[in-house]
Amino acid sequence: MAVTGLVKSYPARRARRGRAATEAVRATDRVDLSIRAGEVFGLLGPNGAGKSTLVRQLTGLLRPDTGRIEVLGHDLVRHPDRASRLLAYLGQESSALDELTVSLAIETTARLRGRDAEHARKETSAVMAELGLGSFADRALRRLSGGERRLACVGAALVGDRPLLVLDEPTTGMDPLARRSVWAAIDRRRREHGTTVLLVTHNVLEAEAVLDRVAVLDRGRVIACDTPGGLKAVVGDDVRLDLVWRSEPPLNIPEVAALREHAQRTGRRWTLRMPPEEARTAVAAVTGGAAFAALDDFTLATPSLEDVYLALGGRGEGLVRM
Ligand SMILES: Nc1ncnc2c1ncn2[C@@H]1O[C@H](COP(=O)(O)OP(=O)(O)OP(=O)(O)O)[C@@H](O)[C@H]1O
Repeated sequence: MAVTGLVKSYPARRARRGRAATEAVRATDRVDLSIRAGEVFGLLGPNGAGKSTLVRQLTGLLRPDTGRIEVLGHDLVRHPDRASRLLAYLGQESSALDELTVSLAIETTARLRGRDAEHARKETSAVMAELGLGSFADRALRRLSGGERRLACVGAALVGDRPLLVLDEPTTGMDPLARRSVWAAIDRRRREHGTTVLLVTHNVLEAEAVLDRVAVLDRGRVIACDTPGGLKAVVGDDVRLDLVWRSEPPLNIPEVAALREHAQRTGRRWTLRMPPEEARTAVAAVTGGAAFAALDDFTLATPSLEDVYLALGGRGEGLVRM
């Protein structure tokens, strides 16, 4: 899949009937992306960066001002109607199938994607088992909790064997168990079916395990694009040390007082970023002596995609490596 020079602007609006005026925004600003077949590709970026606007153009739901979108040899700007045959899209909004039961919603989706009745039924029960949806099978989507409904919508996105899955925040509102089943299902589609997946997510830490490459979007522009490993090189070798104190940190201990200077403090938690050698000394200091009694928990971690994401903070020019 290739995107070239994609631009989409939302026009300015004058204030009207209690609605505030909005300025014109260039939500996608000359975006170029090339996603390989069979790749799980992540789109990261802060709120309002343009991620949803970008994927809605890729799915034929929103017409770009200019630019090209090519999916499996099809020009989706010229033929947006072809998108529904090539890809399954899970948007942020709730589904149009809200009145149906979970099993009927998934089965209907499979039928709409061309499965015969028997195949659709089989595929529905397989996906429901895979995602742990069995106990909700006969409940209407609109009577489920937010996380449960989201999981059912993921189920619907997975049937019909579309070669491209476009998933916008698939795990929103889900508990850890449900999230895990979604990541596993995505990984399985890639491994067993060679499915290409475009994933928008804020759940950077969890998604990292399934992502082959990542683009970071900021104010409509791609400011970085690389493998998770390549992006992590941006933050260097620094490791992250998290210290959680039971109550007040023992500042009378000189080593603790020294760490306080560099710590980012959130409630009882101190977060420090430092070279591995310094981190080892710091861990020895807080776990060896009197400080240990005051410590509730600690973790030492190598850089994650989340660290990259935070470190980029809009200063990522020149990091794009396709
Ligand atoms: N229908 C619309 N009309 C006008 N402006 C819009 C519209 N939809 C989005 N925008 C603006 O376009 C920009 C990009 O929005 P978009 O929803 O694509 O961001 P996002 O990266 O998906 O954010 P989030 O992480 O919060 O979902 C934002 O500045 C947003 O305010």
